[in-house]
Amino acid sequence: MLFKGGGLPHESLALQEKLFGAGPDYNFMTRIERFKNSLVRVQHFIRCCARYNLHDHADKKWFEGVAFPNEVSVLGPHSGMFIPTLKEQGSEEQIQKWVPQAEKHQIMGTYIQTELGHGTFVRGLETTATYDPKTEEFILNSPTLTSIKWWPGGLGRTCNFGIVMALLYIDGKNYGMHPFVVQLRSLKTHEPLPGLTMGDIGPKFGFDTVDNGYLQFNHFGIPRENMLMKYCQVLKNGTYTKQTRNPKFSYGAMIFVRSMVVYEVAGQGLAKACTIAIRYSAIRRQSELKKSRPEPQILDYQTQQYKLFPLLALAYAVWFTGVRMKEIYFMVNNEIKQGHTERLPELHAISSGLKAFTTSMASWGIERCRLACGGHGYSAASGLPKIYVNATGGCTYEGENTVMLLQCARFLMNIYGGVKNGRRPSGSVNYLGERISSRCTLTSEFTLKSLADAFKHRAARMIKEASERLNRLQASGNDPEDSWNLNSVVLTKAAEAHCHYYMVLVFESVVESVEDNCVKDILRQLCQLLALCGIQENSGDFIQDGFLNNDQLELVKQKQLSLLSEIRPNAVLLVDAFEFHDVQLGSILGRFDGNVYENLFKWAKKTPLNKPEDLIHRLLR
Ligand SMILES: CCCCCCCCCCCCC/C=C/C(=O)SCCNC(=O)CCNC(=O)[C@H](O)C(C)(C)COP(=O)(O)OP(=O)(O)OC[C@H]1O[C@@H](n2cnc3c(N)ncnc32)[C@H](O)[C@@H]1OP(=O)(O)O
Ligand SMILES: Cc1cc2nc3c(=O)[nH]c(=O)nc-3n(C[C@H](O)[C@H](O)[C@H](O)COP(=O)(O)OP(=O)(O)OC[C@H]3O[C@@H](n4cnc5c(N)ncnc54)[C@H](O)[C@@H]3O)c2cc1C
Repeated sequence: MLFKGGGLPHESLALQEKLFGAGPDYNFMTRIERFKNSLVRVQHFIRCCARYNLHDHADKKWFEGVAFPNEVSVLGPHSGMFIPTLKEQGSEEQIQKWVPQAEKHQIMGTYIQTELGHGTFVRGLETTATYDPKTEEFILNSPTLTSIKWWPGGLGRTCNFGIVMALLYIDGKNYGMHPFVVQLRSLKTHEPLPGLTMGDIGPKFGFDTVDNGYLQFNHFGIPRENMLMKYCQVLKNGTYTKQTRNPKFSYGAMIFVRSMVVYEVAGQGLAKACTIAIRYSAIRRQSELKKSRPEPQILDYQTQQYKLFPLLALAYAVWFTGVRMKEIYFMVNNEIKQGHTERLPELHAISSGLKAFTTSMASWGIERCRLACGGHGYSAASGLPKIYVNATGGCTYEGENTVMLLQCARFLMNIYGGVKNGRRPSGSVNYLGERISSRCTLTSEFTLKSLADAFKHRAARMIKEASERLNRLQASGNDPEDSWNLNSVVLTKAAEAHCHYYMVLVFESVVESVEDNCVKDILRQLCQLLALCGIQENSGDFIQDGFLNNDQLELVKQKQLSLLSEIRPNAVLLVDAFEFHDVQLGSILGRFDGNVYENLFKWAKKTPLNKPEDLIHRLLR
């Protein structure tokens, strides 16, 4: 119950739906079958929402976790981007017009921003929306090959609406990127409307159940009322007005999804992979530890614990950080709604940084879980390949991770520059205003405070050095842009150090808040392990300025190893505590009942290659 709280009733309801738990095995389907099967589940999900009166977004999420295990459905872009953008960027009238239809799934939408030629560089997008005061329409056009919209989820076959990001032109003047609500397909025939060329972009690394698509506009007219007008308006006569608000408000949908991805994608993905690998390691027996004794569970090998327990600690850390990220998003977004925009830059920085840091760590961790399962980990029956290909997409979508770290670094450089000029930082960066201690106080007790302080020191030092290096590059004659580029590796590392510190701090605060002493002790061990592994893996960062000495590093190593043995008796319980149902794991290796071998054998017998098939038979005869 540490994790799920009030969500369980909805999850149990979803588990009662036969269509979700049973049905054909995903691994034996072709891409088209996977897509069709997902659509069937989407329709059933929509019926369930009506039947069980599921309106609240969080309630639906619990349901979705069972209906679409380890995959994104076309509902992802619809409920994660289309509806939030309508709500955040639409005027009251526009919200009244479209949101109820979208929430009842009478229209299905997606978020259409990326183009063939540009994804990262939003200011480089080329699709135009030219206002014609005579017809009171915006004419959408794709002027070049590279301006064809490319990637939006659900665009290929499913969605009949989309929010298109396009450059607004009035009277020959470019007003920059704006969001437009565009009907794409007939509500009767589902055919693309005239003036639109669209389809699916083809098979991908993962995301098989989503029809990521392309869209080319050929002078396609939409009513003036379809520009989302909360922050900017175009009047009938073509007059452009805007509130004196931050132009980056039109990037709001991206901040929202980045904030959610930390928990929904990185936290969940890694926790599932750890559940599979640790449960399996308790079932699998191999080799000899002692002569003439039964083969041990592979989880008893110290090297196996060394592979998996730091990932377990990381899974807990990312999970808690994801929950905190969501809370911060909703808090700051409320402030923004009330006109207080002061914390928007920090929200942008921390959501960009954590999205990048946690999805990269989770992808790496899921792959290590697979390796830790040996041969059976390589089989699709482990469930790990599906978890990996979907989670690793999070390193790219919603802002490629390096680019996101650089956005975070940009904020850190601004703040550090301000501190040098006497400003006091606050929130997640308040430590940049503190004096950095030059020696580490770490002792063999390894209190969580002393560990967090070590990460604070590392982040503060790396940010300071990145800033000083940037200044030196400029002072030696490089222009600001070249200096930035020549310093960008250092900048990304500083941003990672900041995010790492943030994650350790969140974990520490969760441990401190737990009242049950037994749970607290176990979580403390995990938090210590997370921090100690972070120190060891990045030891250069901690010894470079003499902060940590060799004796302390030796203590770190010793404590890390002793924690492995301390965590071992609770390891399976710690993954059970995530409370993933077998349906959500989709893994034979990670089954709750541990009945791995019998089910692997049954599963292999069902594989389509074992069915009589004429051509294969003739070729082999
Ligand atoms: C419902 C639950 C949700 C479920 C979640 C689960 C997810 C599962 C579903 C997943 C489905 C996948 C869906 C995927 C969708 C997509 O991928 S949509 C497309 C996303 N595209 C991107 O993310 C593009 C990335 N690029 C950018 O964001 C920007 O172009 C950029 C890199 C940030 C640069 O922008 P630019 O305008 O050039 O800015 P700069 O010149 O660099 O900076 C200017 C200042 O603006 C500040 N800033 C930038 N962005 C923001 C922002 N979003 N908000 C606030 N402020 C911002 C920046 O910090 C600069 O500030 P100063 O330093 O003060 O000048
Ligand atoms: C599964 C999936 C789903 C998606 N869904 C949607 C969707 O629903 N709607 C939508 O509009 N888009 C969607 N996208 C597109 C996605 O948002 C973009 O692919 C993403 O933002 C990355 O942009 P890019 O492809 O232009 O990468 P690129 O920018 O071309 O990245 C390539 C390399 O260039 C580097 N690079 C680029 N710019 C810089 C820089 N300034 N500094 C340093 N390095 C740089 C990157 O770090 C990277 O290593 C989706 C993508 C995927 C994979």
